[in-house]
Order: sequence, then structure tokens, then C-alpha cells
Amino acid sequence: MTTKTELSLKTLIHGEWNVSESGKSVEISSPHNGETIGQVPSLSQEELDASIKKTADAQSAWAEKSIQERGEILKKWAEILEERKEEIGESIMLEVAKKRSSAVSEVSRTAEYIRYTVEEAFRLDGSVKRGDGFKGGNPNKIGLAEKTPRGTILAIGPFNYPVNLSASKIAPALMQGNSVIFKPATQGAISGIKLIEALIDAGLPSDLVTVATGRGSVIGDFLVQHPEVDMITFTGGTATGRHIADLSSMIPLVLELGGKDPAIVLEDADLDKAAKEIVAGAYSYSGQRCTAIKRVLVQNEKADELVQKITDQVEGISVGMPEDDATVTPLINDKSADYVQSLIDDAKEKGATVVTGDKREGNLLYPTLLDHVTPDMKIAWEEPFGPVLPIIRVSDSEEAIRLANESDYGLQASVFSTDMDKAIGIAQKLEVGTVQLNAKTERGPDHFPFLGVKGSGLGVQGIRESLESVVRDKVTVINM
Ligand SMILES: NC(=O)C1=CN([C@@H]2O[C@H](COP(=O)(O)OP(=O)(O)OC[C@H]3O[C@@H](n4cnc5c(N)ncnc54)[C@H](OP(=O)(O)O)[C@@H]3O)[C@@H](O)[C@H]2O)C=CC1
Ligand SMILES: O=C(O)[C@H](O)COP(=O)(O)O
Repeated sequence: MTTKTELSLKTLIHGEWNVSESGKSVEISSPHNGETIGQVPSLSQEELDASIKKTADAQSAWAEKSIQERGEILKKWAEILEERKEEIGESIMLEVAKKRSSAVSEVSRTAEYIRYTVEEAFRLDGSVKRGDGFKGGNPNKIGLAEKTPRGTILAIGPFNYPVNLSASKIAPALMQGNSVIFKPATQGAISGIKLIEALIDAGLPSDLVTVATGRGSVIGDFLVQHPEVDMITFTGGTATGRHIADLSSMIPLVLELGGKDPAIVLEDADLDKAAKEIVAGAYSYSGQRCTAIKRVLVQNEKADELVQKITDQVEGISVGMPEDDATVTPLINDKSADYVQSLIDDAKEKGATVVTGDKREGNLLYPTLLDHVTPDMKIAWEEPFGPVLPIIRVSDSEEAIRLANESDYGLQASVFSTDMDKAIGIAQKLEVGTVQLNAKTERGPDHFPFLGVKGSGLGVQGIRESLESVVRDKVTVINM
């Protein structure tokens, strides 16, 4: 069902589907075969400015609708996405070279996310306080602390989950009565437009969303600093996140950024289980997941055995094209592949052993396992976003904890041990958002809080947490 016809897509601007007034567009090609899939409008600052104002103006009427009415539209959105999952999945597959089955399941996962968001929003309430709860306070004062929308939310998504990580920002924002400026990743923008088409088809008033297509390097700073933007929720690289944090002023930010998740394997671990989880965690979607396992810290005594078990599995990973449902597919672009290759080359020059892989065809990198990686090598610290896993051998759990925490990142970590007390003790010392005991690092289930510390982020996502992030308190005091 691969679409060979080029699409000339319109974006949602001024409440209508349109191209850019300038006639400019950005061409989108498939990472795995270079074929042009289509063009998305490259919007100018003037166009964006007018559309953002219109979207901001539409917000108060939306907030006045009942939560039931908003929920009905979002539930319909989920239903349409489920109906269109093959078509939208195809688009994800072509745009970001994600294997077909994962691309389709990303759409179903998104529909579930939206449904849960609607249900969870019904359960969130404000609070009532009596004035005499504070010493010297007056019982005749009753404070009603309601949750009110922040206004207009700028949602910026990454390429690797162009539908799921966009909807997981847009759905909570709309459900809570906000309007949305959606900046999709350019590589992923076609899928992002299809996501919003489904939303408008579900009955959302079209001026409530502006889809800000165009390169982030051209329009990003303008969007981030726009005075009508009341909050930014962003997923992407740490450098971009820091840049956004520096530019924006006096507005709340939620940032989900990069990671360098370690898998700590203790001498008493079940090595078969650890190897299976580590391989799935490190190489799925070619390692292009913020939550991918990006280094293994294993105790010396068990390192040889673990490396052998991991190698056996890595050599069985399917490598190829997303249409064939291969696990490892070409990376998002040549630049990314060059960077991953440079990390491999640096490690080799400094004495690491290539156990398997280190083979490249254009931007297709074969799954690579590096052993005897040491802290002087870049790959011990930098985030590759590709299918390469470094093994760092450690003498004890204290060294593993120290190396884990010396990272600039702090998204997730895994601890493999059959001694739960010991594993929990280590988990408590790790400076990360989430620790997985005896399992790979991953975001789901999606209603769990999801956060990174240090260079991995700011604020919390998850369903309840995302809903809470897009509202603020509004207090009315009844003076009886
Ligand atoms: N912690 C998490 O939950 C996740 C983190 N990530 C991280 O994201 C990175 C890979 O994703 P990638 O898409 O390449 O990340 P980028 O940071 O390159 O881009 C993310 C988004 O930001 C936009 N952007 C670029 N410049 C600006 C700017 N100046 N102002 C505002 N927006 C801008 C991009 O637009 P454009 O595409 O047009 O450049 C894109 O929509 C990895 O580091 C990964 O770890 C990814 C997924 C999840
Ligand atoms: O972008 C990412 O990498 C995701 O947030 C991770 O999600 P996953 O763990 O479900 O792949």
C-alpha cells in the first residue's frame, strides 16, 4: 500500500486548510529510500502571527463549553484515528522509517491515550478551603480554588513519535479548555497534519488549532517568544530544549529531552532475562527512542557471559526496510548516521572492542555492540540515537551508581538483580525520573508519570500530570 504519489499538503492556518501565502514549502522525503513523499507549507512569521492571534481568540469560547462537550469531540477523534490507523501508520512509516507494525500501533496507542485523557479529565477537580484553617484566619472566608485553562499552548513534537508525542500534548491541552499552536517535527509533519485532519473531522472548531509547519530553525524562535503563547510543552533534543528554556520568559515549560539510560546488571542478575530486555530496549526502532537503553554497566564477574548472551540476540535482529517490518531500519538522516558512526569510531580508536556490527550502508547502521568501553570514550556519555550499545564493565554496584549518576542526563535506568532489596536500594540512589527493576526502560504504560531530571527534562508528563500541567489555579473567595 506504499503511496508513491507525492502529496501537496495544506496546513491548518487562520482556521482553514491552506498553503503558505508565499508559496514556499518544505519537501519531505523518506529516510530509507530518498523518495519524495510530499510538501508541507513553510509558513512565514506574518502568517503565523495572524493565525496564532485567531487561535488565541478562539480559546475562551472553547473553555466555556462543558467538559462533556469537549470530551465528546476528543472521543470521536480517537475513534477516527483508530479507523485511519493503517493510512496514518503508512504515513509515519514513510516519513520516519519506523517499521510498519510499530507505526500502525503508534496510532492505536494514541487513540487509547486520548480516550484515557478524556476519562481522567472528568476526575480532576479543584478544592475548597475554609479561612480558619490558618491560624488567625476567618471561618467566614471560603476559598474556591478552581482549575482554569492556561490559554494557548505551544506543543512542539519530535520526529520519532510524530503522532503519539504530538497528541499526548494536544489532547490534554484541548480537554482542559486551551487552544493549541502545534509545531510538528518537519520530518513527521505529514503525519502530524493527518492527526489534526482527524481532529477537525471529529468536530473541533478549526480556529482552535494552528498547525505551524516550517523548519524549527526558521520559525521556532518566533513561536517560542510569541506573546500569545501561555505555555510550552516540548519533546526533543536537550540542546533544543535548553535553547527554548533560554528564550521563553515567565511562562510554564514542560520539557521531555534526551537520555543516556543505563542498564545496571549485578552479579546475581538473571542474565537471560537481562539480555533479552537490554536488546529490546536498546535496538527497537534503531535506538531512536529517548528511553532506549544507551549503556550497560555490568559487574566484571558476569560481563563475559552477558556480552555473549546479548551478542546472540543482536545477531538475530532483523535489519532492513520499514515496509518489511525490520527492527533496525535506516536512521532519520545522514547527519544522524554520521554522528553515531563518529561515536563508534572514537570508541574504537580509544580501545573498545567491536563485538558485532559496525557495518554501514548509507544511513542504515547495523546493530552494533561495543565492549570494554571506558569513561574516556564519547560513547560512554553522549546520546547516539542509533543502534549502538556500549558495554562498560564495573567492579561493583557503587561504581555503577557513580557512573550512572555522572551523566548529564537523568531520564530512566534499569537495574537487573534477583535481590529485590538490593535493587531497590540502588534505585533509590539513581538520579533519574524512573527506575525499571528487571525490565527495559520505557515510557509506557502511558498513564504512569513520565519525566526526566537534569538534562533530560523539566516538569512531568503522563496523563494526569499532563492534564494538570495545562491548567492553573483560579481562586474566588466568598466573604460571608
Ligand atoms: N524525553 C523524551 O520524551 C524524548 C526525547 N527525545 C529527544 O529528541 C531528540 C530527537 O528528536 P528531534 O526531533 O531530532 O529533536 P529536535 O530537538 O531536533 O527537534 C524537536 C522539535 O523542535 C523543533 N525545533 C527545532 N528548533 C527549534 C527552535 N529553535 N525552537 C522551537 N522548536 C524548534 C523541531 O522542528 P524541526 O523538525 O522543523 O527542526 C522539532 O519539531 C533526541 O535527543 C531524543 O532523545 C525524543 C523523543 C522523546
Ligand atoms: O520518544 C520517545 O523515545 C518516547 O517517549 C519513548 O517512548 P517508548 O518508551 O514507549 O518507546
